[in-house]
Parts: sequence; C-alpha cells; structure tokens
Amino acid sequence: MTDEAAAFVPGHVTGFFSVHRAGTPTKTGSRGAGVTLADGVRVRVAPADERRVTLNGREADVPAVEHVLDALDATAAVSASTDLPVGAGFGVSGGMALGAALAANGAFEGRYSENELVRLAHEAEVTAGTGLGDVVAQARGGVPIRLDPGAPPHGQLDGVPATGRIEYVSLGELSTADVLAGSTARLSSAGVRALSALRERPTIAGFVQESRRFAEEADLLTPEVEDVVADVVDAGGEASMAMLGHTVFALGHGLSDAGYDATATRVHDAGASLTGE
Ligand SMILES: Nc1ncnc2c1ncn2[C@@H]1O[C@H](COP(=O)(O)OP(=O)(O)OP(=O)(O)O)[C@@H](O)[C@H]1O
Ligand SMILES: CC(C)(CO)[C@@H](O)C(=O)[O-]
Repeated sequence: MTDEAAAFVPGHVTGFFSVHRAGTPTKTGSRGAGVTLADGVRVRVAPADERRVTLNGREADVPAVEHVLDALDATAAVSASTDLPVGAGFGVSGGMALGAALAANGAFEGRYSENELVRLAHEAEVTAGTGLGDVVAQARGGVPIRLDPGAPPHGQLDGVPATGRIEYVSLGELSTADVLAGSTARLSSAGVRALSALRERPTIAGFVQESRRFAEEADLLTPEVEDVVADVVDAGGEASMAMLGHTVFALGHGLSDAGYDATATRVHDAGASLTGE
C-alpha cells in the first residue's frame, strides 16, 4: 500500500565554506559552518500518474528534486512550501531534495535508512550544482560544523552547542550554481582558515565573526550587503552574509536594533524529519 507522506527540513544558512571535489558526488562536498533555521521547507509527496513538482503552489524546476525522484524511481507529486526566499542562501533546493527523499521513501514504503536518504539527497544536490553542504547540515540541525566533506558514511559533522533567535533580511538572489562553476580557490582557502578558527572557539558569536571575515576575504560581499552588515556591527550586533545569497543574517535582534525591518526566526534544534501530516 502507498500513501502520502510529509517531511519538514529546516532552512540552512552557510556562513563560510571550502569546496572539496572528489571522484563521486557522495564524497564531494564542502567543509564549513552554518546555522539551521526553524523557518524551513515542508514537503509532501503523494503517488501520482505523472511526476509534478510545485513550490508554494507553482510548478517548479528544481533539478535536485528530479534526481531524487529518479534515484527512488518514484512517480509522484511533490509539493513544497516555504516562507524562505528562494535562491537567497537558505538551502531551499537542498531542503526540497532532502524532504522529497524522506517523504517519497515514506509514501512508497521504501527500504532506505535515514543515512541512505541523506546520501541520495546530497548526491542530487551536488549533481544539480545547487549545493555542497546544505543537505548534511539540514539533516543534523542546530549550528552544524562540517569537518569533512560529503554524505554518510564519508562526511563528518560537529556542531556549535548553541541556540537562539536569528534575524535575516534578503536583498535578492545569487545563483549558487554560477558561483560554484567559477574559480573557488580563494574562497576555499578563506574557508579552511575560518574552520580552524571556529574549532578553536566554537561559539555562535565566533561563528558569525569568522563568517564575516570569510565573506571579506573571499570577496563575496556586494556593496549593499556590506553596508547592512556594517550597520549591524556599528549598532553592537553580530551579522554576516548568507552563502550564497544577497542576504544578511544576524544574531538576536541585531538587524532590528540597527533599524532594519527583518524577519525573525530561531536556530532549529533538531534535524529534518518526517512529520506524519
Ligand atoms: N522562483 C524561483 N526562484 C529561484 N529558484 C527557483 C525558483 N523556482 C525554482 N527554483 C529552483 O530552486 C533552486 C534554487 O537553488 P539555489 O541553490 O540557487 O538556492 P537555494 O537552494 O534557495 O539557496 P542556496 O543558495 O542556499 O543554495 C534551483 O534549482 C532553481 O532552479
Ligand atoms: C555551496 C553552498 C554555500 C551553497 O549554499 C552550501 O551548499 C555549502 O555550504 O556547501
């Protein structure tokens, strides 16, 4: 018997990262750190006569989801909904891929374990070129540190033991696929340096400060994002740019204290899961 199933996947903002390409999508990934968010992606999967993927009620072309459905050989209707901006550094494509994997396995009474579904979704993201580390971070929750790249059984994760309020302001989209297709050497050396600094001082403030240094060193800041980050820091807060999007995230009330009309969410303290509704 098959039935519909639903999953929730937290949003994920990467603060800094380095790119690690290997012979297979499973081993390819990123090192780095980010924060998972209670604002996330809900994905519902139901068996259907033909494949259909929607995002917030509209037909959507999300290659990572197509790869997941191919791998599971699932003819299904996938409907995703999110309050997060798409293409702005919140891991929406990774969330849709992981949510589709979890929910399709549920709907079709599949035989995969969680690690195997994370691996499928990670491979789909890497193959689509839309992410390297979001899926494994979203599967973990909290404030994930990606120590070693890739999906289970290869990747290795740790975390900053922290929770709390997060604010964000999105100024527009930035194509992850375009940035990853370009030269990533400079960005990666900044990312490796930030990771060792965070491991020395694994606090959430340390994470945001290293993210800010990374964004500057990697030359990814646009003037607009740079101005907003500077305003938050001037007002005594901690903020940086979401990788990869024209988005600023801040701890606590950082953005609103600096006078911005920000969206508020929280660290999501658990990983992606089936929701049973
Ligand atoms: N309205 C839309 N705007 C942007 N992307 C869309 C939209 N609808 C579907 N997509 C698809 O969603 C995916 C967005 O991926 P992208 O990696 O750019 O952003 P993201 O996953 O939201 O954030 P991140 O930068 O953290 O990866 C792409 O596969 C794109 O084709
Ligand atoms: C490449 C990336 C920054 C895109 O959001 C993310 O997937 C990551 O941190 O690997």
